Amino acid sequence: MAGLREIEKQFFPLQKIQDVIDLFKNELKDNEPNLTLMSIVLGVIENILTVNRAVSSDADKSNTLEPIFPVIELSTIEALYTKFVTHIKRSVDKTKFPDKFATRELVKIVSDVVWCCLSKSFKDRAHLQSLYSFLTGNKLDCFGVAFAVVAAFQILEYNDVHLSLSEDHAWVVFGEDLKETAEVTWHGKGNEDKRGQPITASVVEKSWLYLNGQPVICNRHMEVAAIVSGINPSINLTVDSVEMGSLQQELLWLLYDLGHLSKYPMALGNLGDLEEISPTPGRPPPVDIFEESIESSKVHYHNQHVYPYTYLGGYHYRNHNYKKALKAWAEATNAVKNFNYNREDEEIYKEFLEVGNDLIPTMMKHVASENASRIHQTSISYDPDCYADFLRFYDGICEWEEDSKTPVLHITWAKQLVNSLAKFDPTVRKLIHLISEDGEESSSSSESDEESEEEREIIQDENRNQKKKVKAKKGKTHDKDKSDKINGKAEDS
Ligand SMILES: CC1(C)CN=C(N2CCN(c3ncnc4sc(CCF)cc34)CC2)S1
Repeated sequence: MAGLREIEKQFFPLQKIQDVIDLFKNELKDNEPNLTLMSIVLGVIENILTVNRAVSSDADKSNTLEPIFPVIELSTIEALYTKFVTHIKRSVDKTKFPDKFATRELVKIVSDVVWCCLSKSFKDRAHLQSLYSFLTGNKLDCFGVAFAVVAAFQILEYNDVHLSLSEDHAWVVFGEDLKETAEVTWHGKGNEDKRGQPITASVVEKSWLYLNGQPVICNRHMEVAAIVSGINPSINLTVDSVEMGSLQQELLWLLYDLGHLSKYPMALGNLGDLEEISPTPGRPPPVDIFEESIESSKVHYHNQHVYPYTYLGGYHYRNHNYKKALKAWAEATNAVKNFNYNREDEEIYKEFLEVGNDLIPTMMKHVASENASRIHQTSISYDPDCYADFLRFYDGICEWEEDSKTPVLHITWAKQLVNSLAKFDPTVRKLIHLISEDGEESSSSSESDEESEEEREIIQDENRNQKKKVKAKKGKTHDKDKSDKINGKAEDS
Protein backbone atom coordinates (compact mmCIF):
# COMPACT_ATOMS: atom_id res chain seq x y z
CA MET A 1 0.00 0.00 0.00
CA ALA A 2 1.49 3.37 -0.99
CA GLY A 3 0.35 6.83 0.08
CA LEU A 4 -3.27 7.97 0.18
CA ARG A 5 -5.18 7.52 -3.06
CA GLU A 6 -6.54 10.61 -4.88
CA ILE A 7 -10.09 9.43 -4.32
CA GLU A 8 -9.45 9.36 -0.55
CA LYS A 9 -7.90 12.85 -0.54
CA GLN A 10 -10.94 14.44 -2.18
CA PHE A 11 -13.01 13.96 1.00
CA PHE A 12 -10.81 16.41 2.92
CA PRO A 13 -11.08 18.66 4.81
CA LEU A 14 -13.65 16.82 6.89
CA GLN A 15 -15.92 19.50 8.40
CA LYS A 16 -18.99 17.64 9.59
CA ILE A 17 -20.13 14.15 10.51
CA GLN A 18 -21.52 13.56 7.01
CA ASP A 19 -18.05 14.08 5.51
CA VAL A 20 -16.74 11.22 7.67
CA ILE A 21 -19.68 9.02 6.72
CA ASP A 22 -18.97 9.73 3.02
CA LEU A 23 -15.28 8.84 3.45
CA PHE A 24 -16.17 5.55 5.19
CA LYS A 25 -18.89 4.76 2.64
CA ASN A 26 -16.29 5.11 -0.11
CA GLU A 27 -13.72 2.98 1.74
CA LEU A 28 -16.27 0.23 2.37
CA LYS A 29 -16.97 -0.09 -1.36
CA ASP A 30 -13.43 -1.39 -1.67
CA ASN A 31 -12.51 -4.95 -0.82
CA GLU A 32 -9.45 -3.55 1.00
CA PRO A 33 -10.85 -0.60 3.02
CA ASN A 34 -7.91 1.43 4.32
CA LEU A 35 -7.75 0.46 8.02
CA THR A 36 -4.82 2.78 8.79
CA LEU A 37 -6.58 5.83 7.32
CA MET A 38 -9.86 5.17 9.09
CA SER A 39 -8.27 4.47 12.47
CA ILE A 40 -6.26 7.69 12.30
CA VAL A 41 -9.30 9.77 11.22
CA LEU A 42 -11.46 8.42 14.07
CA GLY A 43 -8.61 8.87 16.55
CA VAL A 44 -8.07 12.53 15.59
CA ILE A 45 -11.78 13.32 15.89
CA GLU A 46 -12.16 11.42 19.19
CA ASN A 47 -9.15 13.19 20.63
CA ILE A 48 -10.57 16.64 19.80
CA LEU A 49 -14.10 15.87 20.97
CA THR A 50 -13.24 14.05 24.21
CA VAL A 51 -9.60 14.44 25.32
CA ASN A 52 -8.51 17.89 24.06
CA ARG A 53 -11.89 19.55 23.92
CA ALA A 54 -11.66 23.03 22.39
CA VAL A 55 -12.79 25.34 25.19
CA SER A 56 -14.88 27.83 23.24
CA SER A 57 -13.41 31.24 24.05
CA ASP A 58 -16.20 33.33 22.48
CA ALA A 59 -19.02 33.21 25.00
CA ASP A 60 -21.75 33.39 22.36
CA LYS A 61 -20.87 29.89 21.12
CA SER A 62 -21.49 28.33 24.47
CA ASN A 63 -25.21 28.88 24.36
CA THR A 64 -25.91 27.98 20.77
CA LEU A 65 -26.76 24.46 19.68
CA GLU A 66 -24.12 24.87 16.98
CA PRO A 67 -22.04 21.71 17.04
CA ILE A 68 -18.26 21.92 17.48
CA PHE A 69 -17.23 19.35 14.93
CA PRO A 70 -13.55 20.01 14.23
CA VAL A 71 -12.12 20.68 10.73
CA ILE A 72 -9.86 17.74 9.88
CA GLU A 73 -7.20 18.84 7.37
CA LEU A 74 -5.69 16.38 4.88
CA SER A 75 -2.19 17.47 5.93
CA THR A 76 -2.80 16.35 9.52
CA ILE A 77 -4.01 12.92 8.47
CA GLU A 78 -1.41 12.44 5.73
CA ALA A 79 1.48 13.18 8.10
CA LEU A 80 0.30 10.55 10.58
CA TYR A 81 -0.51 8.07 7.81
CA THR A 82 2.95 8.42 6.25
CA LYS A 83 4.56 8.06 9.68
CA PHE A 84 2.86 4.68 10.28
CA VAL A 85 3.42 3.35 6.73
CA THR A 86 7.08 4.36 6.84
CA HIS A 87 7.56 2.83 10.30
CA ILE A 88 6.11 -0.50 9.18
CA LYS A 89 7.87 -0.70 5.80
CA ARG A 90 11.21 0.34 7.27
CA SER A 91 10.97 -2.27 10.03
CA VAL A 92 10.02 -5.31 7.94
CA ASP A 93 12.25 -6.68 5.21
CA LYS A 94 9.69 -8.37 2.97
CA THR A 95 12.37 -9.97 0.79
CA LYS A 96 12.92 -12.40 3.66
CA PHE A 97 9.27 -13.48 3.39
CA PRO A 98 8.52 -14.42 -0.20
CA ASP A 99 5.38 -16.39 0.66
CA LYS A 100 1.96 -15.06 -0.24
CA PHE A 101 0.71 -15.93 3.26
CA ALA A 102 2.10 -14.66 6.54
CA THR A 103 4.21 -16.94 8.72
CA ARG A 104 4.29 -17.15 12.52
CA GLU A 105 7.80 -15.69 12.49
CA LEU A 106 6.61 -12.67 10.48
CA VAL A 107 3.56 -12.20 12.76
CA LYS A 108 5.88 -12.07 15.77
CA ILE A 109 8.18 -9.55 13.98
CA VAL A 110 5.26 -7.24 13.12
CA SER A 111 3.89 -7.55 16.65
CA ASP A 112 7.38 -6.56 17.92
CA VAL A 113 7.44 -3.57 15.53
CA VAL A 114 4.30 -2.24 17.22
CA TRP A 115 5.22 -3.45 20.70
CA CYS A 116 8.72 -1.88 20.80
CA CYS A 117 7.29 1.65 20.37
CA LEU A 118 4.83 1.42 23.25
CA SER A 119 5.45 3.49 26.35
CA LYS A 120 5.34 1.45 29.50
CA SER A 121 2.82 3.71 31.24
CA PHE A 122 -0.66 2.49 32.17
CA LYS A 123 -2.59 1.05 29.29
CA ASP A 124 -6.14 0.64 30.45
CA ARG A 125 -7.08 4.32 30.11
CA ALA A 126 -9.77 5.37 27.62
CA HIS A 127 -9.00 6.60 24.06
CA LEU A 128 -5.96 4.35 23.58
CA GLN A 129 -7.50 2.14 20.91
CA SER A 130 -6.60 4.02 17.69
CA LEU A 131 -3.47 4.42 15.55
CA TYR A 132 -3.70 8.15 16.39
CA SER A 133 -2.93 7.22 20.01
CA PHE A 134 -0.06 4.97 18.87
CA LEU A 135 1.47 7.62 16.56
CA THR A 136 1.12 10.64 18.84
CA GLY A 137 1.41 9.08 22.28
CA ASN A 138 3.06 5.68 21.82
CA LYS A 139 0.15 4.23 23.77
CA LEU A 140 -2.25 1.48 22.83
CA ASP A 141 -4.65 -0.68 24.82
CA CYS A 142 -4.89 -4.45 24.38
CA PHE A 143 -7.29 -4.22 21.43
CA GLY A 144 -5.29 -1.36 19.86
CA VAL A 145 -2.11 -3.45 19.65
CA ALA A 146 -3.91 -6.29 17.89
CA PHE A 147 -5.59 -3.88 15.49
CA ALA A 148 -2.27 -2.11 14.73
CA VAL A 149 -0.72 -5.46 13.79
CA VAL A 150 -3.57 -6.20 11.38
CA ALA A 151 -3.34 -2.67 9.86
CA ALA A 152 0.43 -3.20 9.46
CA PHE A 153 -0.14 -6.44 7.57
CA GLN A 154 -2.58 -4.64 5.25
CA ILE A 155 0.20 -2.13 4.49
CA LEU A 156 2.56 -5.05 3.81
CA GLU A 157 -0.09 -6.37 1.41
CA TYR A 158 -0.94 -9.57 3.21
CA ASN A 159 -4.66 -10.19 3.04
CA ASP A 160 -4.67 -13.32 5.19
CA VAL A 161 -3.92 -11.72 8.57
CA HIS A 162 -7.18 -10.88 10.34
CA LEU A 163 -8.43 -9.79 13.75
CA SER A 164 -9.95 -12.45 15.99
CA LEU A 165 -12.05 -11.11 18.84
CA SER A 166 -13.47 -12.60 22.00
CA GLU A 167 -15.46 -10.62 24.55
CA ASP A 168 -12.34 -9.51 26.40
CA HIS A 169 -9.33 -10.34 24.24
CA ALA A 170 -7.99 -9.97 20.68
CA TRP A 171 -5.49 -11.95 18.63
CA VAL A 172 -4.88 -12.73 14.91
CA VAL A 173 -5.63 -15.56 12.51
CA PHE A 174 -3.42 -16.04 9.45
CA GLY A 175 -2.18 -18.53 6.83
CA GLU A 176 -4.01 -20.36 4.11
CA ASP A 177 -7.73 -20.56 5.04
CA LEU A 178 -6.91 -18.71 8.28
CA LYS A 179 -6.17 -21.87 10.14
CA GLU A 180 -3.25 -20.45 12.17
CA THR A 181 -3.69 -18.31 15.29
CA ALA A 182 -1.22 -16.12 17.21
CA GLU A 183 -1.19 -13.95 20.28
CA VAL A 184 0.01 -10.42 19.35
CA THR A 185 -0.91 -8.43 22.43
CA TRP A 186 -1.17 -8.82 26.19
CA HIS A 187 -4.24 -9.53 28.30
CA GLY A 188 -5.29 -8.22 31.69
CA LYS A 189 -3.02 -7.18 34.53
CA GLY A 190 0.01 -9.07 35.74
CA ASN A 191 -0.18 -11.68 32.99
CA GLU A 192 2.99 -12.38 31.02
CA ASP A 193 2.22 -11.66 27.32
CA LYS A 194 2.28 -14.76 25.10
CA ARG A 195 2.96 -12.93 21.84
CA GLY A 196 3.81 -15.18 18.89
CA GLN A 197 2.34 -18.28 20.50
CA PRO A 198 -0.57 -20.12 18.92
CA ILE A 199 -3.83 -20.34 20.81
CA THR A 200 -4.08 -24.06 21.39
CA ALA A 201 -7.16 -26.19 21.84
CA SER A 202 -6.36 -26.81 25.49
CA VAL A 203 -6.23 -23.03 26.14
CA VAL A 204 -9.46 -22.50 24.25
CA GLU A 205 -11.53 -25.33 25.64
CA LYS A 206 -14.23 -24.22 28.09
CA SER A 207 -12.51 -20.80 28.31
CA TRP A 208 -14.70 -17.68 28.23
CA LEU A 209 -11.63 -15.55 27.34
CA TYR A 210 -11.32 -17.52 24.08
CA LEU A 211 -15.07 -18.19 23.76
CA ASN A 212 -14.50 -21.94 23.64
CA GLY A 213 -13.36 -21.68 20.01
CA GLN A 214 -16.15 -19.36 18.87
CA PRO A 215 -14.42 -15.95 18.53
CA VAL A 216 -15.48 -13.27 16.03
CA ILE A 217 -13.09 -13.80 13.10
CA CYS A 218 -13.08 -10.51 11.15
CA ASN A 219 -12.76 -9.81 7.46
CA ARG A 220 -11.54 -6.31 6.46
CA HIS A 221 -15.05 -4.83 6.67
CA MET A 222 -15.60 -6.29 10.16
CA GLU A 223 -12.22 -4.83 11.15
CA VAL A 224 -13.69 -1.45 10.18
CA ALA A 225 -16.69 -2.36 12.35
CA ALA A 226 -14.28 -3.12 15.22
CA ILE A 227 -12.66 0.33 15.11
CA VAL A 228 -16.06 2.00 14.85
CA SER A 229 -17.39 -0.10 17.72
CA GLY A 230 -14.24 0.80 19.65
CA ILE A 231 -14.96 4.53 19.41
CA ASN A 232 -15.21 5.86 22.95
CA PRO A 233 -17.40 8.99 23.15
CA SER A 234 -16.76 9.39 26.90
CA ILE A 235 -15.40 12.73 28.09
CA ASN A 236 -15.41 11.47 31.67
CA LEU A 237 -17.23 8.87 33.73
CA THR A 238 -20.61 10.55 33.45
CA VAL A 239 -20.49 12.75 30.33
CA ASP A 240 -20.30 11.73 26.64
CA SER A 241 -19.50 13.85 23.59
CA VAL A 242 -22.82 14.10 21.74
CA GLU A 243 -20.97 14.55 18.41
CA MET A 244 -18.72 11.55 18.92
CA GLY A 245 -21.67 9.38 19.93
CA SER A 246 -23.65 10.48 16.85
CA LEU A 247 -20.70 9.76 14.56
CA GLN A 248 -20.28 6.28 16.07
CA GLN A 249 -24.03 5.63 15.79
CA GLU A 250 -24.25 6.73 12.14
CA LEU A 251 -21.17 4.71 11.18
CA LEU A 252 -22.58 1.64 12.92
CA TRP A 253 -25.86 2.03 10.96
CA LEU A 254 -23.82 2.35 7.74
CA LEU A 255 -21.99 -0.89 8.59
CA TYR A 256 -25.28 -2.50 9.69
CA ASP A 257 -26.98 -1.67 6.38
CA LEU A 258 -24.00 -3.13 4.50
CA GLY A 259 -24.32 -6.37 6.52
CA HIS A 260 -20.99 -6.05 8.32
CA LEU A 261 -22.47 -6.34 11.84
CA SER A 262 -24.43 -9.51 11.24
CA LYS A 263 -21.69 -11.74 12.72
CA TYR A 264 -20.54 -9.25 15.36
CA PRO A 265 -22.80 -9.49 18.44
CA MET A 266 -20.92 -6.91 20.53
CA ALA A 267 -21.10 -4.26 17.78
CA LEU A 268 -24.87 -4.85 17.62
CA GLY A 269 -24.98 -4.49 21.40
CA ASN A 270 -23.04 -1.20 21.20
CA LEU A 271 -25.53 0.04 18.60
CA GLY A 272 -28.45 -0.92 20.84
CA ASP A 273 -26.91 1.06 23.72
CA LEU A 274 -26.48 4.12 21.45
CA GLU A 275 -30.10 3.84 20.27
CA GLU A 276 -31.26 3.80 23.87
CA ILE A 277 -29.36 7.06 24.53
CA SER A 278 -30.54 8.74 21.31
CA PRO A 279 -33.12 6.85 19.16
CA THR A 280 -32.71 7.22 15.36
CA PRO A 281 -36.10 7.90 13.69
CA GLY A 282 -37.16 5.02 11.50
CA ARG A 283 -34.75 2.52 13.06
CA PRO A 284 -35.77 -0.49 15.16
CA PRO A 285 -35.98 -0.06 18.94
CA PRO A 286 -33.00 -1.10 21.13
CA VAL A 287 -34.60 -4.40 22.18
CA ASP A 288 -34.79 -5.53 18.55
CA ILE A 289 -31.07 -4.80 18.12
CA PHE A 290 -30.19 -6.65 21.31
CA GLU A 291 -32.31 -9.58 20.12
CA GLU A 292 -30.38 -9.52 16.81
CA SER A 293 -27.16 -9.65 18.81
CA ILE A 294 -28.41 -12.71 20.66
CA GLU A 295 -29.63 -14.32 17.43
CA SER A 296 -26.22 -13.67 15.82
CA SER A 297 -24.51 -15.46 18.69
CA LYS A 298 -26.93 -18.38 18.42
CA VAL A 299 -26.61 -18.68 14.63
CA HIS A 300 -22.87 -18.06 14.23
CA TYR A 301 -21.28 -18.83 17.58
CA HIS A 302 -23.24 -21.71 19.03
CA ASN A 303 -24.78 -19.34 21.61
CA GLN A 304 -21.41 -19.17 23.43
CA HIS A 305 -21.27 -15.36 23.72
CA VAL A 306 -22.40 -13.93 27.04
CA TYR A 307 -22.42 -10.15 26.47
CA PRO A 308 -25.49 -10.16 24.16
CA TYR A 309 -27.58 -11.22 27.17
CA THR A 310 -25.96 -8.74 29.57
CA TYR A 311 -26.56 -5.94 27.02
CA LEU A 312 -30.25 -6.88 27.03
CA GLY A 313 -30.44 -7.42 30.79
CA GLY A 314 -28.81 -4.04 31.46
CA TYR A 315 -31.27 -2.32 29.09
CA HIS A 316 -34.31 -3.86 30.76
CA TYR A 317 -32.94 -3.08 34.21
CA ARG A 318 -32.34 0.61 33.34
CA ASN A 319 -35.88 0.76 32.00
CA HIS A 320 -37.38 -0.98 35.01
CA ASN A 321 -38.56 -4.01 33.06
CA TYR A 322 -37.40 -6.20 35.89
CA LYS A 323 -39.09 -9.39 34.75
CA LYS A 324 -37.35 -9.21 31.34
CA ALA A 325 -34.06 -8.28 32.99
CA LEU A 326 -34.17 -11.43 35.11
CA LYS A 327 -34.95 -13.52 32.03
CA ALA A 328 -31.97 -12.06 30.12
CA TRP A 329 -29.63 -12.60 33.08
CA ALA A 330 -30.82 -16.18 33.46
CA GLU A 331 -29.98 -16.72 29.79
CA ALA A 332 -26.59 -15.05 30.33
CA THR A 333 -25.62 -17.59 33.00
CA ASN A 334 -27.12 -20.33 30.84
CA ALA A 335 -24.40 -19.34 28.32
CA VAL A 336 -21.55 -18.91 30.82
CA LYS A 337 -22.25 -22.17 32.66
CA ASN A 338 -20.56 -24.15 29.85
CA PHE A 339 -17.21 -22.46 30.63
CA ASN A 340 -14.80 -23.16 33.45
CA TYR A 341 -13.96 -19.96 35.31
CA ASN A 342 -10.27 -19.02 35.44
CA ARG A 343 -8.24 -16.06 36.66
CA GLU A 344 -8.22 -14.32 33.23
CA ASP A 345 -12.02 -14.18 33.13
CA GLU A 346 -12.40 -11.38 35.68
CA GLU A 347 -14.34 -9.11 33.30
CA ILE A 348 -17.29 -11.45 32.97
CA TYR A 349 -17.04 -12.30 36.68
CA LYS A 350 -17.41 -8.57 37.47
CA GLU A 351 -20.51 -8.44 35.27
CA PHE A 352 -22.22 -11.24 37.14
CA LEU A 353 -21.02 -9.98 40.52
CA GLU A 354 -22.73 -6.65 39.75
CA VAL A 355 -25.92 -8.40 38.61
CA GLY A 356 -26.11 -10.77 41.57
CA ASN A 357 -24.90 -8.48 44.31
CA ASP A 358 -26.06 -5.05 43.18
CA LEU A 359 -28.66 -4.99 40.40
CA ILE A 360 -30.90 -7.82 41.56
CA PRO A 361 -30.84 -6.76 45.25
CA THR A 362 -31.62 -3.16 44.18
CA MET A 363 -34.43 -4.44 42.00
CA MET A 364 -35.93 -6.54 44.79
CA LYS A 365 -35.77 -3.59 47.19
CA HIS A 366 -37.31 -1.29 44.57
CA VAL A 367 -40.10 -3.74 43.97
CA ALA A 368 -40.69 -4.35 47.67
CA SER A 369 -41.38 -0.64 48.14
CA GLU A 370 -43.46 -0.57 44.96
CA ASN A 371 -45.53 -3.45 46.28
CA ALA A 372 -47.36 -1.31 48.73
CA SER A 373 -48.85 0.66 45.87
CA ARG A 374 -49.32 -2.05 43.27
CA ILE A 375 -51.62 -5.00 42.88
CA HIS A 376 -49.74 -8.05 44.08
CA GLN A 377 -50.17 -10.06 40.91
CA THR A 378 -47.94 -7.86 38.71
CA SER A 379 -45.04 -7.60 41.13
CA ILE A 380 -42.02 -9.79 40.43
CA SER A 381 -41.96 -10.99 44.00
CA TYR A 382 -45.28 -12.73 43.32
CA ASP A 383 -44.41 -13.94 39.83
CA PRO A 384 -43.27 -17.56 39.43
CA ASP A 385 -41.62 -16.74 36.04
CA CYS A 386 -39.39 -14.25 37.87
CA TYR A 387 -38.65 -16.62 40.68
CA ALA A 388 -37.81 -19.36 38.16
CA ASP A 389 -35.44 -17.06 36.22
CA PHE A 390 -33.91 -15.90 39.50
CA LEU A 391 -33.15 -19.54 40.36
CA ARG A 392 -31.86 -20.22 36.83
CA PHE A 393 -29.49 -17.21 37.16
CA TYR A 394 -27.91 -18.71 40.26
CA ASP A 395 -28.05 -22.25 38.89
CA GLY A 396 -25.94 -21.07 35.93
CA ILE A 397 -23.42 -19.33 38.18
CA CYS A 398 -23.02 -22.47 40.27
CA GLU A 399 -22.61 -24.68 37.23
CA TRP A 400 -20.03 -22.23 35.87
CA GLU A 401 -18.09 -22.69 39.09
CA GLU A 402 -18.22 -26.48 38.93
CA ASP A 403 -15.01 -28.14 37.67
CA SER A 404 -13.40 -24.63 37.59
CA LYS A 405 -9.86 -24.20 38.91
CA THR A 406 -10.86 -20.83 40.40
CA PRO A 407 -13.86 -20.46 42.72
CA VAL A 408 -16.61 -18.03 41.76
CA LEU A 409 -18.84 -17.81 44.80
CA HIS A 410 -17.98 -16.42 48.20
CA ILE A 411 -19.88 -15.38 51.30
CA THR A 412 -21.18 -12.12 49.76
CA TRP A 413 -22.87 -14.11 47.01
CA ALA A 414 -24.51 -16.37 49.56
CA LYS A 415 -25.66 -13.43 51.69
CA GLN A 416 -27.18 -11.62 48.70
CA LEU A 417 -28.81 -14.81 47.46
CA VAL A 418 -30.56 -15.37 50.79
CA ASN A 419 -31.44 -11.65 50.91
CA SER A 420 -33.02 -11.72 47.43
CA LEU A 421 -34.70 -15.09 47.93
CA ALA A 422 -36.45 -13.75 50.99
CA LYS A 423 -37.96 -10.94 48.90
CA PHE A 424 -40.00 -13.43 46.89
CA ASP A 425 -43.32 -14.13 48.46
CA PRO A 426 -43.73 -17.55 50.10
CA THR A 427 -46.77 -18.27 47.92
CA VAL A 428 -44.66 -18.02 44.75
CA ARG A 429 -42.17 -20.49 46.12
CA LYS A 430 -44.87 -23.12 46.30
CA LEU A 431 -45.62 -22.80 42.60
CA ILE A 432 -42.22 -23.87 41.40
CA HIS A 433 -41.82 -27.51 40.56
CA LEU A 434 -38.19 -28.56 40.40
CA ILE A 435 -37.56 -31.29 37.89
CA SER A 436 -34.37 -33.30 38.26
CA GLU A 437 -32.62 -34.70 35.18
CA ASP A 438 -34.25 -38.08 35.65
CA GLY A 439 -37.65 -36.41 35.59
CA GLU A 440 -38.30 -36.82 39.30
CA GLU A 441 -40.66 -34.06 40.46
CA SER A 442 -40.44 -32.37 43.85
CA SER A 443 -42.09 -29.30 45.25
CA SER A 444 -39.65 -26.58 46.31
CA SER A 445 -41.24 -26.57 49.72
CA SER A 446 -43.50 -28.88 51.71
CA GLU A 447 -47.20 -28.31 51.23
CA SER A 448 -48.32 -26.79 54.51
CA ASP A 449 -51.66 -28.32 55.33
CA GLU A 450 -52.58 -25.44 57.63
CA GLU A 451 -52.73 -23.32 54.47
CA SER A 452 -56.27 -21.95 54.42
CA GLU A 453 -58.53 -23.15 51.64
CA GLU A 454 -59.08 -19.45 50.78
CA GLU A 455 -55.30 -18.82 50.42
CA ARG A 456 -55.09 -21.86 48.16
CA GLU A 457 -57.82 -20.41 45.92
CA ILE A 458 -56.15 -16.95 45.79
CA ILE A 459 -52.89 -18.58 44.74
CA GLN A 460 -54.58 -20.74 42.14
CA ASP A 461 -56.64 -17.85 40.68
CA GLU A 462 -53.63 -15.51 40.53
CA ASN A 463 -51.21 -17.93 39.07
CA ARG A 464 -53.16 -20.86 37.58
CA ASN A 465 -51.49 -20.79 34.21
CA GLN A 466 -48.23 -19.59 35.56
CA LYS A 467 -46.96 -22.83 37.01
CA LYS A 468 -43.39 -22.93 36.00
CA LYS A 469 -41.17 -25.91 35.86
CA VAL A 470 -37.63 -25.06 36.70
CA LYS A 471 -35.19 -27.60 35.38
CA ALA A 472 -32.77 -28.22 38.18
CA LYS A 473 -29.84 -30.58 37.90
CA LYS A 474 -30.21 -33.62 40.14
CA GLY A 475 -28.39 -33.14 43.42
CA LYS A 476 -27.67 -29.47 42.67
CA THR A 477 -29.90 -27.78 45.12
CA HIS A 478 -28.48 -24.27 44.21
CA ASP A 479 -31.02 -22.63 43.80
CA LYS A 480 -18.51 -2.49 32.56
CA ASP A 481 -17.52 2.43 32.07
CA LYS A 482 -20.91 0.62 31.82
CA SER A 483 -22.43 2.78 34.52
CA ASP A 484 -25.59 4.41 33.38
CA LYS A 485 -24.60 7.52 31.54
CA ILE A 486 -26.91 10.02 33.06
CA ASN A 487 -28.26 12.57 30.67
CA GLY A 488 -25.50 14.90 31.62
CA LYS A 489 -24.08 14.48 28.13
CA ALA A 490 -21.84 17.39 27.33
CA GLU A 491 -23.42 20.06 25.26
CA ASP A 492 -20.58 20.41 22.83
CA SER A 493 -20.01 24.03 23.40
C1 LIG B 1 -22.88 -5.60 28.06
C2 LIG B 1 -21.59 -4.91 28.35
C3 LIG B 1 -21.28 -5.00 29.82
C4 LIG B 1 -21.64 -3.46 27.90
N1 LIG B 1 -20.48 -3.17 27.10
C5 LIG B 1 -19.72 -4.17 26.75
N2 LIG B 1 -18.65 -4.13 25.98
C6 LIG B 1 -18.33 -2.91 25.29
C7 LIG B 1 -17.81 -3.16 23.96
N3 LIG B 1 -16.88 -4.27 23.84
C8 LIG B 1 -16.43 -4.57 22.59
N4 LIG B 1 -17.16 -4.06 21.58
C9 LIG B 1 -16.81 -4.34 20.31
N5 LIG B 1 -15.76 -5.12 19.99
C10 LIG B 1 -15.02 -5.63 20.99
S1 LIG B 1 -13.63 -6.65 20.88
C11 LIG B 1 -13.42 -6.75 22.55
C12 LIG B 1 -12.34 -7.53 23.17
C13 LIG B 1 -11.05 -6.77 23.20
F1 LIG B 1 -10.59 -6.65 21.95
C14 LIG B 1 -14.37 -6.02 23.20
C15 LIG B 1 -15.30 -5.39 22.32
C16 LIG B 1 -16.69 -5.13 24.97
C17 LIG B 1 -17.83 -5.29 25.81
S2 LIG B 1 -20.28 -5.63 27.44
